[in-house]
Amino acid sequence: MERVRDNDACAKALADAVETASREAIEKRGTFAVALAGGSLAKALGALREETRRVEWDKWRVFWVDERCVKWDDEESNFGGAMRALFGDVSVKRERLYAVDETLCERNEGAAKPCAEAYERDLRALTPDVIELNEDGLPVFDMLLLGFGPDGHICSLFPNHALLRETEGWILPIADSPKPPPERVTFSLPLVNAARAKVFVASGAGKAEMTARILEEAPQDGSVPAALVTGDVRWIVDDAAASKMRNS
Ligand SMILES: O=C(O)[C@H](O)[C@@H](O)[C@H](O)[C@H](O)COP(=O)(O)O
Repeated sequence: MERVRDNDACAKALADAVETASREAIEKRGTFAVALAGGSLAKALGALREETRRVEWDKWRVFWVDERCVKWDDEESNFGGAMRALFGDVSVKRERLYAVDETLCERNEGAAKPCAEAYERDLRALTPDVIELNEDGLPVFDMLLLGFGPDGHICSLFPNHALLRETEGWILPIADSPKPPPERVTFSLPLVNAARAKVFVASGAGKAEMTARILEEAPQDGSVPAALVTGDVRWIVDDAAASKMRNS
């Protein structure tokens, strides 16, 4: 766990971690395949502007670990948030930013299923040439940048939800998200865990209780989806978010 002072320092540490991972992935495989959460994580991405000259943006492929089924210019769009925070101003080719198909999202109701199918098709088209498959046949992203909710959800995988047990699809529709809007698409838990590295950012007092629960108790019963992430999992935690940990 990397402990930093505050939200700005979290964003800086995130930018450093992403720049390093991007350089290494491009050296080894010629591409950096990254997938992003929404919410506060998207805002922290803005710090990557400082790295602009060092990053080979044209080698990036960007997906979203979850997306709300809304138009891109909607306040709720995770793609829109990341465009405003970063991608509107750096030179990733637009066709390499894999937003959900907004034409399927004129209305939120009924959009999740066709959106998830189309988004999974986009991802399948890149495998295995651009994004490798692991021995279980799952795409291996170089890095996922994850947030988590105060309830412990990651992506749009919510506590005790049946989707947590889904082992077939890569991109799953959810029509009953407890956090609005109800219809969204999300990476499955196996797809999350297949990624080479996962970075969690925990910033602010609102995340303190859940940060301690995930890192110190790590319940495996599905009540805290963030505790089910395995493999190379890195944490960037600021003082406020660490304040309820026993050893903080
Ligand atoms: O669409 C979403 O709801 C987000 O993508 C979600 O996965 C986010 O990462 C968490 O909800 C945490 O959000 P905050 O950091 O804003 O609390």
